[in-house]
Amino acid sequence: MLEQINGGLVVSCQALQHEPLHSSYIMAKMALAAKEGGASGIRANSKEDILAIKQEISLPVIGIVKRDYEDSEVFITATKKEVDELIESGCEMIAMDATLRKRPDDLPLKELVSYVRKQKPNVQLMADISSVEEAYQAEELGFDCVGTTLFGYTNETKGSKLYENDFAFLREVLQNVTLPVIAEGNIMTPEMVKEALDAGVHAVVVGGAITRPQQITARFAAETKR
Ligand SMILES: CC(=O)N[C@H](C=O)[C@@H](O)[C@H](O)[C@H](O)COP(=O)(O)O
Repeated sequence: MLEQINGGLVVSCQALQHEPLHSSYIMAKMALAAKEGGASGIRANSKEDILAIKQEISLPVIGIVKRDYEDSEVFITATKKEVDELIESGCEMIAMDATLRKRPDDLPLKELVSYVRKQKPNVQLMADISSVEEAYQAEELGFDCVGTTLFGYTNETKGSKLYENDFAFLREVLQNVTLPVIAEGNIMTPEMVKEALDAGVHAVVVGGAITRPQQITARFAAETKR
């Protein structure tokens, strides 16, 4: 998958249960629209959505399963259960929370990585990180790439946006790891995509700015007088 998305755009097609577009049918159509628009890959949540997307188009998919656990803040592909579902979905790459936070049942990240490698050696692995230290750890554990997905979404980074200070965090990650780096999170415009690619990332993932109409509408509505 990494080869197929090199230098390209991955469109994240996700709508959780509480969102207006929550539906595997709609996510498959979103993915088709993304393909027609020139996306090189898709990022999607849940086995059901990924299966629907795979029926609609043949682009490679980064799969995740978001699920909340009481004993942990980790919610992106947290345990072996989510990995099993993703393997069944046929996605080409599995992304998982690779922060230093405690996982459900204290499962070590290393164990989850070995589990994927054993079950499905040809599926690639993306580490969703929020700090440079986590990027190092991902490299050490043998991930295939790192994504900046969780920068701004942990207690330590809450409120930060990836594009701030001329993509300072992204540039720091790029300087410190040799793994391909994927820019993901709060990329709002085509200009930001170009800037991230010029900085040296392998690919860019854009979600809400393309596939969450409620977010897009809010940005326009914020400029009105009502
Ligand atoms: C933090 C978290 O849960 N991120 C999720 C990860 O898959 C998605 O909700 C995001 O839409 C995705 O990362 C793309 O980011 P943005 O939608 O900002 O372009």
